Amino acid sequence: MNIALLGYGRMGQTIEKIAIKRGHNIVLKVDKDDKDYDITKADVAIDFSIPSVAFGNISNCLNNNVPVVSGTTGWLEDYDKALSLCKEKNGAFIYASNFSLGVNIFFELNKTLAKMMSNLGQYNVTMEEIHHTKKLDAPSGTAITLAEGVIENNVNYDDWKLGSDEDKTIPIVAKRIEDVPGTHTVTYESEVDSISIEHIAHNRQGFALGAVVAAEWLVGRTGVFSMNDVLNIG
Ligand SMILES: NC(=O)C1=CN([C@@H]2O[C@H](COP(=O)(O)OP(=O)(O)OC[C@H]3O[C@@H](n4cnc5c(N)ncnc54)[C@H](O)[C@@H]3O)[C@@H](O)[C@H]2O)C=CC1
Ligand SMILES: O=C(O)C1=N[C@H](C(=O)O)C[C@H](O)C1
Repeated sequence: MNIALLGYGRMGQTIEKIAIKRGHNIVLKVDKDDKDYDITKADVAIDFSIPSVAFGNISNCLNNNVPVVSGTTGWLEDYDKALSLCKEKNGAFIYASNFSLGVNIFFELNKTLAKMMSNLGQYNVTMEEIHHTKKLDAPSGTAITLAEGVIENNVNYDDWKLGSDEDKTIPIVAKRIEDVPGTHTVTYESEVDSISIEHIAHNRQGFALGAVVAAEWLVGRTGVFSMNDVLNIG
């Protein structure tokens, strides 16, 4: 497959290595100063850029009939517009806040635990995410997906907020510590005990492999998909 990388930072470079190992060609590497490029050279584009440009990158792919995988977080105010454009152009699009297999299993565990806790009002949920100091957005996209998983499955919550202590609102704490690839913890606390589930990424390999697998899966399909479709879980 001929792959375009939109964003050639930490993730773009990790994806490049894995894609080449899996027999793909990187035909385009686009970073912040690249303006006039021909996206149609690619069979599929993988966008790991920055929040302020992600929607523009995704639209450019969809407008040019190039399937697009996006892992960029922090741009979701435009997600519905991306869905509409994908439908209008009969294109192919996957966004995931986290492409790793481990986190996608963790998302399912989180939903199951949220359901079990729904009738147990004595437990309060909190979430913590820890990332490297270069991260631009907070809370992480993964923490937002985890919070949405609780809200969908637990009647005690209908919103999330950074650091909040409000009724029916999941408080999310975001910590920034040098070089941490990504740690997410969901904790239920009562007066008598605590239950936590946690995912710790040791490096970026899992995210990158998941994004390449998603790109391989997406080519030849049309529609808007999630990692549950790719991994056949959930
Ligand atoms: N969904 C997932 O599994 C994962 C998502 N991420 C997200 O992916 C994004 C990228 O993460 P990193 O690679 O660590 O960041 P990074 O900062 O290392 O790389 C982003 C790159 O995008 C470039 N860029 C700026 N403007 C651009 C433009 N107009 N077009 C293309 N590239 C442009 C920057 O110059 C930079 O090189 C972040 O939003 C992060 O939260 C990160 C890891 C996993
Ligand atoms: O910025 C990162 O590094 C990461 N971002 C994603 C997120 O916001 O959830 C995924 C992963 O945790 C790494």
